[in-house]
Amino acid sequence: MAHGELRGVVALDGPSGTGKSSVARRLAAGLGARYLDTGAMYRAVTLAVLRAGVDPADTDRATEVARAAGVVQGTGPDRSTTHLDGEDVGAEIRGPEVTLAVSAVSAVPEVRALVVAQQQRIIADALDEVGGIVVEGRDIGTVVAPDAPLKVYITADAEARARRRAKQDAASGRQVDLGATLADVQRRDAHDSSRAVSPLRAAADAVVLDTTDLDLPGVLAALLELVSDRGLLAQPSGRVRG
Ligand SMILES: Nc1ncnc2c1ncn2[C@@H]1O[C@H](COP(=O)(O)OP(=O)(O)O)[C@@H](O)[C@H]1O
Ligand SMILES: Nc1ccn([C@H]2C[C@H](O)[C@@H](COP(=O)(O)OP(=O)(O)O)O2)c(=O)n1
Repeated sequence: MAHGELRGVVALDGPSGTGKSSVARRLAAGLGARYLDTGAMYRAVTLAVLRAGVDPADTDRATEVARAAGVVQGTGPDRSTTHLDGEDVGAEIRGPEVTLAVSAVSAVPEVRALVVAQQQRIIADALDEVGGIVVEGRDIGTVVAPDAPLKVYITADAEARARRRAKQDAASGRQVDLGATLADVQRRDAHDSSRAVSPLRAAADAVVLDTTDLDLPGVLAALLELVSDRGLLAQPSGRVRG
């Protein structure tokens, strides 16, 4: 694909199963940029909370665990890694226990403050090092990177998203029940959209992209056009990229 290097931050927000991770990763890889999966960081903190035997509803203790947790999120688009206290937890954070608890943990304001600060440091480092980063999550355009020169809010019907997620879980060898997957998608949509702090919503200046009837290459093409139209592509600099 690609035709230049990304300059600046592309913020991709939206609910579960809209294709954020898939397209963010491909976009970053094609444009010589870094990629940040912010949901993975909330999932890693959630795993730490569960491992500590702390009830996610106990916000003080959950915050203590979050403060002590050594979460390291890699930003390589080809292999985005998540470590918790030195252990690779990339697979475990996608499991049902974490998925069930992550909305509650990520609704705790003090937890969000810690994680957002870390995300902003990662973004600043990426801009220094390679000049561009694609960041995906729920509050990137509204809170984490409000000055991003391109914000896209990706949507799709809940049924389409549940079908995609079920297919993905089946491919990873997990037991799949489409009804349960749809219920989980709807439960997290409701929880993430209604929380008091940084609820899931489109930034006022975001472009809304409905992917219900688009395949992945179609979504990617739409994003590339937006990046190009915003003037965020530079000619390859030839500098060494980390
Ligand atoms: N437009 C699309 N068409 C078909 N499948 C898609 C589309 N977008 C995403 N998928 C698939 O849906 C699943 C969830 O996508 P993912 O990128 O993880 O979504 P998100 O990060 O928004 O939760 C993946 O298996 C992905 O390949
Ligand atoms: N920037 C973000 C990213 C994720 N979250 C929360 C809300 C989500 O339900 C969980 C998990 O996010 P993740 O992107 O991994 O979830 P899905 O891949 O869409 O299932 O984290 C958040 O509150 N803010």
